Amino acid sequence: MVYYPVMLNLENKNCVVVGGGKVATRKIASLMQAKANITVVSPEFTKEILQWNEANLLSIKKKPFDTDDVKDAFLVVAATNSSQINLQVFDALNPNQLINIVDHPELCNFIVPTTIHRGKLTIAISTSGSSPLLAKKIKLDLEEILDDSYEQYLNFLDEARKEIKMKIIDIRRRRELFEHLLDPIYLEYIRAGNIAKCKTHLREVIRKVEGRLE
Ligand SMILES: C[C@@]1(CC(=O)O)c2cc3[nH]c(cc4nc(cc5[nH]c(cc(n2)[C@H]1CCC(=O)O)[C@@](C)(CC(=O)O)[C@@H]5CCC(=O)O)C(CC(=O)O)=C4CCC(=O)O)c(CCC(=O)O)c3CC(=O)O
Ligand SMILES: NC(=O)C1=CN([C@@H]2O[C@H](COP(=O)(O)OP(=O)(O)OC[C@H]3O[C@@H](n4cnc5c(N)ncnc54)[C@H](O)[C@@H]3O)[C@@H](O)[C@H]2O)C=CC1
Repeated sequence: MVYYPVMLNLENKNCVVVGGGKVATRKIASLMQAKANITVVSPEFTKEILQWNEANLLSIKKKPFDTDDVKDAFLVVAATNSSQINLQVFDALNPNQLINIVDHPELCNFIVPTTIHRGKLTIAISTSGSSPLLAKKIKLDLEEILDDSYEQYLNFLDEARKEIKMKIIDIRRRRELFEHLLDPIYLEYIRAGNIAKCKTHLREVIRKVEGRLE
């Protein structure tokens, strides 16, 4: 299977998770991070799901699955421990709905990668279903390299890029500055807790590039 990776915007989109066990809880946690509008359908729930419900972070329907539960869903995860119920969920959907069935990768039109989040930086790792544990191991290895300073680094790059787009019209000079932003000096300043130095250094470089005659 060859997959096409995308970054979905699920904010306020109706997402239904069928099943309320361990695997459902993990899939829900990532849907919550994406600010989806989540409904969980299951006769039983883990204590995390019940707590999230109490905190109004999702809604629950305490009952076995039936076809109507997924009628208006943009995205559906079938995560019960019954293969037969998971297949019933699949049968209830139309081909334009996004579906992940946790025990039938071949029927899914999307699978879930493991992810690293560092503020605006997202890294998704998939083995196309061959070894979810290898995906998890690679994630743990990469997390060591991509320390927490990347969150601030990405915020700086985001602002810096906007500033350059505003100040520099010439497309070649812009490109030159975008490339300059990858100079490791910025990450070093951030790691040293000196974000102010990043800003002054960038301003100096922008001034030089702006003032240059060509
Ligand atoms: C195809 C896919 C569909 C999907 O679920 O989207 C799928 C399918 C299956 N997983 C199974 C088992 C396990 N899955 C995990 C863990 C994760 N599984 C995840 C994703 C995916 N799993 C998709 C492909 C991912 C890829 O492309 O690599 C992660 C990355 C993301 C997430 O779940 O949020 C998350 C790691 C998150 C993290 O912690 O970083 C563990 C380990 C653990 O639980 O710690 C085990 C036990 C060890 C083992 O079996 O290998 C089984 C057999 C079930 C059985 O035996 O009955 C199937 C079904 C099958 O293979 O047929
Ligand atoms: N894709 C993945 O990442 C993984 C998938 N799996 C698969 O996921 C399945 C579920 O695993 P767990 O969450 O550990 O099981 P679990 O036993 O913790 O949870 C099962 C849940 O399904 C609910 N359920 C049962 N019948 C239902 C119905 N008719 N309607 C709605 N909900 C119903 C139960 O109330 C329970 O909340 C396993 O059978 C396994 O094949 C397991 C590990 C990882």
